[in-house]
Amino acid sequence: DRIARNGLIWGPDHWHENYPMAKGDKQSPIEINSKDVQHDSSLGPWHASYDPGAAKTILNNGRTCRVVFDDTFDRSVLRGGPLTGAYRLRQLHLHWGSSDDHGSEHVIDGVKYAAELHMVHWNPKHGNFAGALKQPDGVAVVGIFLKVSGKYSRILQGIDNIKTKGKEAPFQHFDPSILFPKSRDYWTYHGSFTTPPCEECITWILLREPIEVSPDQMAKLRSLSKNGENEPVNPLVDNWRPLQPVKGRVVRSSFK
Ligand SMILES: C[C@H](CNC(=O)c1ccc(S(N)(=O)=O)cc1)Cn1ccc2ccccc21
Ligand SMILES: [Zn+2]
Repeated sequence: DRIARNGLIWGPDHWHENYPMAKGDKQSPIEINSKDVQHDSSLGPWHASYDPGAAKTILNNGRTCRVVFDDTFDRSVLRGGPLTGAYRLRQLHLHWGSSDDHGSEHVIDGVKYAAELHMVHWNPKHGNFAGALKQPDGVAVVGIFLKVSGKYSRILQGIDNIKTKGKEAPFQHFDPSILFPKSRDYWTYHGSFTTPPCEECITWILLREPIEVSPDQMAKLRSLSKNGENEPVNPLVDNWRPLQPVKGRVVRSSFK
């Protein structure tokens, strides 16, 4: 029944049996081929104004490492770019591989990054997150690619005390905008959650410039476990969804 219950036990090819959206026409992630990208000069810059006090906890839910924010009012918001109105930051999480040569969900001109960080925001005009995920303009996710180099980033610092599934720890006074790369250049397209229920409610904003993390930060990420504390060790790696069909969608860029 575990297998039947949440579909996540089985691989992504079975998700559609419980979540029909998984076979939709606007699924994520996709490969971005620069030759097919259309520059759209009407795409302005995006702006994030985040309150460090909105950060609450960091947790391991057995499928990713997630930082949760207070989204009960317009405290940490994203606006501009392809978006209309202010979207509230709800959580951020990551997808990564078992080695540095893969791990990202989106692929850029054949390049897979070691990891991909997602900052998930929702449109308060839809009342709450549950309502927003039923709308095509309900959710906006900023995707940031991670490549391994000598640098260090704080996000992964809190990882030490959430090793196993279900572990949660305070993660406060954290401004996620420190994670943004220098350049604001982005690609944008309409897609879906990359995990069940795979709702097609996401305006994706993928930053062109990757950020750098150190090898030991990646090792820390890969030291997380899918299992609970007293269960057999099952490393939490390769939590990325395979590429989905583009189905005629056009990816636009804010840059030439
Ligand atoms: C979808 C929700 C759980 N999933 C997500 O929030 C989510 C967010 C971002 C991504 S990604 N990797 O595309 O950035 C994937 C999944 C569960 N859920 C379902 C109904 C619902 C109602 C209220 C609250 C949570 C609810
Ligand atoms: Zn994600």
